[in-house]
Amino acid sequence: MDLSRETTDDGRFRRQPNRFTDHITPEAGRYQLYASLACPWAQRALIVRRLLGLEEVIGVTIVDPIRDEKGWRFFGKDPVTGAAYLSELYLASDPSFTGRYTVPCVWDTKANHLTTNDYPQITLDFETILAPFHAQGAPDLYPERLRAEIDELNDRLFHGLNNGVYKAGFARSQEAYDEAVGEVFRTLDFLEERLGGRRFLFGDDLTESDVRLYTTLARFDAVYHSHFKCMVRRLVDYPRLWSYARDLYRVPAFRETTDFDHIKRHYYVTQTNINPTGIVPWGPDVDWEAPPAR
Ligand SMILES: N[C@@H](CCC(=O)N[C@@H](CS)C(=O)NCC(=O)O)C(=O)O
Repeated sequence: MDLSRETTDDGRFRRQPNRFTDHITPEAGRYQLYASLACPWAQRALIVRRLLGLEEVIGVTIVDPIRDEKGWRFFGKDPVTGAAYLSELYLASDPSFTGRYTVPCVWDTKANHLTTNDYPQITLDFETILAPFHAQGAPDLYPERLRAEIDELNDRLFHGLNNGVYKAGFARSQEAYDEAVGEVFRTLDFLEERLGGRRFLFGDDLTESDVRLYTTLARFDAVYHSHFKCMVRRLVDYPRLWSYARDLYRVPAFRETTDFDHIKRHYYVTQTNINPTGIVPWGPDVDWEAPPAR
């Protein structure tokens, strides 16, 4: 995995900008979401699609968790575009694109090009632009009265934790690693405190922030703890966060999009810059089915 263009001179990981940043339009059946079950950014979109009952509105293609030198590939051919690799969609949309071909991304089946790979915006668009198609009784994950606070918390989650684990794992200097890993555990400590006396990050109602936190927590002990060297504490060492993660795991939208086999094989086999042997470790032996503490 070549991250040289995303590594600063002092060894810090700086994520590439998103190439496609258009918004979807409120049309059922027009768009196809491309996602990996291994990827935390993509799982967010899968969770939100399912929570909002958008399965008939937005189609999904899941990629093979093992990427090769040509990037993400499909299981056989993508039924929507006939492509074998995700790169074909990127290059059809922008032949001069030279960055990493990333999931999640959304393909416009009418215009035959990628609309967006802007991962933080994809879920917000599902929540707002696709509101006319939400299932009856679907949660309001991005309520207007809380948007400023949700955005603020999401920013902290991103820098400290969601991307923080990547900054630790992809660091190429001790200093860059120290800075990132410190922030990861300060953020987890802050979240453990915040969950005192509340079920979700904003109280009784599930929001976009919970989706964003969950996908990092689900990967924490299996991957980030060892592979990304975030080993000061495990998720299971945080009583509230661990109970909260299991509480979310009981919801089908979360559980059915959480695939520990895809997660482990993707990170340990594909990221040979960190794990050159490609060996997938056993464990951890933790019980995600255990009832949450109440
Ligand atoms: N689009 C973002 C975030 C999404 C992202 O990093 N997705 C990863 C999987 S978790 C990916 O698709 N990586 C492809 C690659 O590195 O070639 C980015 O460009 O960094």
